[in-house]
Amino acid sequence: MTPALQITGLRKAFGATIAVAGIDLEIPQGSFYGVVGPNGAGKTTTLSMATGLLTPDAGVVHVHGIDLWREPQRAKPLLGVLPDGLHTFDRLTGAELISYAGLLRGLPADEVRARRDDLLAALDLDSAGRTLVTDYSAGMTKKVALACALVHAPRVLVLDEPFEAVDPVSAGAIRRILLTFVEDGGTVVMSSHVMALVERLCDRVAIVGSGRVLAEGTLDSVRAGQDLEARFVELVGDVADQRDLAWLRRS
Ligand SMILES: Nc1ncnc2c1ncn2[C@@H]1O[C@H](COP(=O)(O)OP(=O)(O)OP(=O)(O)O)[C@@H](O)[C@H]1O
Repeated sequence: MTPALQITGLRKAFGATIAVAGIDLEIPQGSFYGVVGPNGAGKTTTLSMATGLLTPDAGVVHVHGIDLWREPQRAKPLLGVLPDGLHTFDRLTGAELISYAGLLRGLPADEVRARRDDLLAALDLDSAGRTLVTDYSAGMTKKVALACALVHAPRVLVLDEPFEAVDPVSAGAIRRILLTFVEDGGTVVMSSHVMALVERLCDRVAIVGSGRVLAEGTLDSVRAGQDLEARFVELVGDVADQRDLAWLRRS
């Protein structure tokens, strides 16, 4: 079966900083795929290039077999993207923002209205639907951005830290939405720093460090008999300088 997302030889440098040093990933259809790695490992840069948001220096990305950078108009409708560090149209209300995303994707207006109302209810944003996004909390902004990623019913969801700043009740709702999406044959790729969450949700995982894939495969093969956090630290290395902050102590 054609992979949902195939990333081959992706590279990106920002001046002298090599953010992504050659990443290959094959993400099967129907998988719930976790991308983990330390701060600055290159996760966001990789996901941005894999979704058409950032031009790679080198490499190829295929979405369901379609070359994303050669045929973006065919590939992008298959993607639902929750980018990191959202810059959104925050002078719209949540309801307007979801409608805008749906109309931009070419959905008919009545369908957009119905989906918008479903998404606001499913993500517990009903009462916030008429509030400007600029007045949202961080978690509410994350949820409305997720609604925008879902509104056109994509085949592949690429989510950069979708649970960051989200309360436990909303996190439960998002988990259910994503698990149902995968059960129905969709593919989720998400980055996260919460290893327990990745272990709970993902069937495959990649550990990325210094712009490279350090380990990749099924959750069990990557864990190699340990828990994911221990394996992560083993591969990535602990903080080198365990300096004692003696001045922080009161006694
Ligand atoms: N626009 C940019 N300009 C310059 N350097 C950048 C830019 N974006 C990312 N970098 C650098 O590229 C490297 C990878 O950053 P990236 O944001 O991809 O890491 P990450 O794994 O997503 O980190 P985090 O877990 O902290 O979100 C870092 O060294 C970062 O400083």
